[in-house]
Amino acid sequence: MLHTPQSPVEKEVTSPDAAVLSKVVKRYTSAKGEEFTAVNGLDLRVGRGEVVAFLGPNGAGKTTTIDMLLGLSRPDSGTVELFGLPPQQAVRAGRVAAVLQTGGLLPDLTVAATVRMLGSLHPGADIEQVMARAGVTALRDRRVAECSGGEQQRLRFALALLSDPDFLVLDEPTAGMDVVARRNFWAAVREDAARGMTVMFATHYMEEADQFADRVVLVDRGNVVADGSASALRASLSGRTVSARIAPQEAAAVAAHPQVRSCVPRGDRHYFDCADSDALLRVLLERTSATEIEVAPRSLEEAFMALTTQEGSR
Ligand SMILES: Nc1ncnc2c1ncn2[C@@H]1O[C@H](COP(=O)(O)OP(=O)(O)OP(=O)(O)O)[C@@H](O)[C@H]1O
Repeated sequence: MLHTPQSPVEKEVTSPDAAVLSKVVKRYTSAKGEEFTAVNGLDLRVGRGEVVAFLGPNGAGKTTTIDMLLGLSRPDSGTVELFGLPPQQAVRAGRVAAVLQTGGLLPDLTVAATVRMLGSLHPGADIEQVMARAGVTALRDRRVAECSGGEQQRLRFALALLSDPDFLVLDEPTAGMDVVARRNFWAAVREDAARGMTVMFATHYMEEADQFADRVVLVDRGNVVADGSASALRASLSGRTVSARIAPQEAAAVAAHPQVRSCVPRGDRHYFDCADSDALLRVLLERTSATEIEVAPRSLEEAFMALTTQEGSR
């Protein structure tokens, strides 16, 4: 048999990356026949062993990208590779597993029975070890229907570990969990990441990205708008937020000032993101009737808001 240099096995061995997405485009057609571009030429490389947060507002294209990464849908153009293989092949080989937002659990089974049942599809899987890694051992005799949302997500995490994957993809795994459940969930994931597993998770929460990821990839309108460590991202977006109680017409005039990068109304205040807070303070004091003015270092949340603030609707 001819041995071609581009055979999948050889590529897999030499590929240094867990995932490579190149110029990926995905369009949807609405019921009215209108085309909408959900992912718009996205380029992304995820190295082995990285823990990457895929962060973006609603509708940014996170789930669409993850579906393509898992081989659940195909890009209209561009390419997706996992360990140098087409996604479906990598998934079939058990290299990749996912924790998705919903589905996949039978309410009347116990936690242990669920893991055993799906474990039977993975010869050699260590059921007890998988339950311990996902932190569900204490829940073993509880029916799925009686588990909280956070406990069900940990069970999904256990199921994802059955194939002993090299790459774990999580789509908003902690949506709806309280702070404690979220912390416990991430402690379990981080333990696996420490063993060298590559992890990519989609989230809306900047704080979650900051705490649990080595790298934050910020997406908006189907494209990457920032990429780096949370601290590098914060530094590159350094600046201050000036907030005040101010009339909307005056806020709009201030927002047009060249120093202002964005202006977001929240509650009864307007938040101006700016490079030079002193200049902005002068404008507010001298040219408006703003009151209760505050200056604060910009949080990551605000950096995120500033980068993804939608200018006009799509
Ligand atoms: N099957 C579909 N048909 C038409 N449009 C779709 C379809 N799936 C997603 N979209 C649209 O594509 C865009 C991207 O959706 P996607 O679910 O990937 O975003 P997301 O970043 O995961 O958002 P969220 O954080 O709300 O889950 C959205 O505007 C969405 O309405």
